[in-house]
Amino acid sequence: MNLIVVNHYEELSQKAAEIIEQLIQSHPASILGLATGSTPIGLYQELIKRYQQGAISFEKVRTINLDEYIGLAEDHPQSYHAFMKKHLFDEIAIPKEQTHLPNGNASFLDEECLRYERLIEKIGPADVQLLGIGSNGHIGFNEPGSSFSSETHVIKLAQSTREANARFFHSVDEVPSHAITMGIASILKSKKILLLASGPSKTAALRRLLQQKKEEAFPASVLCSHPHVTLIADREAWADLPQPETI
Ligand SMILES: N[C@@H]1[C@@H](O)[C@H](O)[C@@H](COP(=O)(O)O)O[C@@H]1O
Repeated sequence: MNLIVVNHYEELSQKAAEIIEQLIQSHPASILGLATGSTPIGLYQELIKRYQQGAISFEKVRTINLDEYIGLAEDHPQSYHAFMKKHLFDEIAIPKEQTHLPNGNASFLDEECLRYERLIEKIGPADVQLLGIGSNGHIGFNEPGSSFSSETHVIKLAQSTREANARFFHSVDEVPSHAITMGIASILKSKKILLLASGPSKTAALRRLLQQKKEEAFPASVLCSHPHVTLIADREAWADLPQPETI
């Protein structure tokens, strides 16, 4: 794992944007695996700036998101469809048919999972998959206990995840109980993985990640078996962990 520790969130966002910018410049038809949550918002703002400055074009880029809540309409302000529109897609010129998220409102969720997995196979693998990390080690919405061989599936959200995400809703009761998420095996198919961690609430998860003990009880631990993972963490997240050069 390639480790980059930066001073603050702005620097994390810029560093991540540089990586994506270089990718798109060298390969305009890149496949980007995108993520939601607070962490990538700064990166998306940086990408929008670079797009506005003419440094990158999304005309040929295709995107495939990690996950979506079950039971929220696409235009519900907290759906991940709405998140992506607000934080990226509405601000750049990218054809809608080149952006993909699971449909959390599908009538037949098992079929939707299969459709999405086939889509990943068809247009993927992602050149780079962005990931945040849940404080319990979840990636996408693969909660602790998710099988390392899982493909896109329906998951019951951990209570701690619903509580962590309740800040976006009026109350924790409004946070959906289930989601559709790319599975861990689906995520691992990506050519490269860019994992972002910001703020003190991520330190414990990073500490456990760095133990490099692969266990389904801590989903992010699977990343130590992927050959091209870059972790960018800010000082607040890194806290008292050993200096990167000693790892
Ligand atoms: N499904 C998302 C994850 O993809 C994200 O990584 C995680 C952490 O979010 P944040 O970046 O807000 O800490 O939250 C959600 O549960």
